[in-house]
Amino acid sequence: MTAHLRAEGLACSVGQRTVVRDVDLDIRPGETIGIVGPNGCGKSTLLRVLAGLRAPSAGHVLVGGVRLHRLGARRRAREVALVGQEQDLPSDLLAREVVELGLTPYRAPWNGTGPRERAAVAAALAAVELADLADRPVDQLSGGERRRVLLARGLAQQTPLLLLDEPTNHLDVRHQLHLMRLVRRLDRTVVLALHDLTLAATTCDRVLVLHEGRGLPLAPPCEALRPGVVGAVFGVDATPIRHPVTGDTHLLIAPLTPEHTP
Ligand SMILES: Nc1ncnc2c1ncn2[C@@H]1O[C@H](COP(=O)(O)OP(=O)(O)OP(=O)(O)O)[C@@H](O)[C@H]1O
Repeated sequence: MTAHLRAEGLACSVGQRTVVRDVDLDIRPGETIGIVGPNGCGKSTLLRVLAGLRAPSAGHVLVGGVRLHRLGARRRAREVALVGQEQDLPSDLLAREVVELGLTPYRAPWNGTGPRERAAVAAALAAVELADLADRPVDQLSGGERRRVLLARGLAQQTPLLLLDEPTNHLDVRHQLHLMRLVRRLDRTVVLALHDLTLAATTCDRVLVLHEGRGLPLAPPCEALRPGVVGAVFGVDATPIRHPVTGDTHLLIAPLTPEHTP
């Protein structure tokens, strides 16, 4: 259940302003791709365009060879799920009812919930370690728990392409690692916007860096996040360090010059 995602000459605008342009993507089925860049560089806007929720101002998006923006809403929702950064949850719903909303694209109107649907919801909640809170109203959940309910809804949508906007926001360190491991194991193509460069480096197959309104070429983390690029894009010093146990490359971040030291 994975998708080949392509974007050619993609430009994304907010109102009349082009936020990001020249984005070319050729993402293989099953790849995990990170999008990084400073605040306001257009990560969320780009994800909304890749989800088909916002039209590109130039170029197009192909999912499995099909132009995404030409699909109807229901068909599109079977191809791609987006878990956005901040989403208000209806306060009178239980956690499992929110996750059930992920099944909407597959349901006939007014259809009830059968055993298959219930199993899919339970599996999605279990995947984010929330099985115990399935019957809790969402307004009685913590920020991190609500975030995981939304992730479970995205998983339940069972799309070949899954887009996650800052999925580790609000999550404690263990749940951050759990989520990233889960993402790696999914048999799906995943694109996620991340602020944590080490998570991007250790989890993603390739990384797209947004810089000065443009997408740099998609590249493996060690190349996309090399110190010169991180310095130019974020204005910080990044030193790659090999973790003594896992062997993963972490990025040690420091101010670029001593006078920037807080
Ligand atoms: N509704 C809006 N109206 C006007 N401008 C907007 C709107 N939403 C976003 N923008 C602007 O579009 C640009 C891109 O925003 P976007 O949210 O895509 O950035 P981002 O890279 O996801 O940021 P962050 O890292 O802070 O989440 C920013 O300059 C932002 O101020």
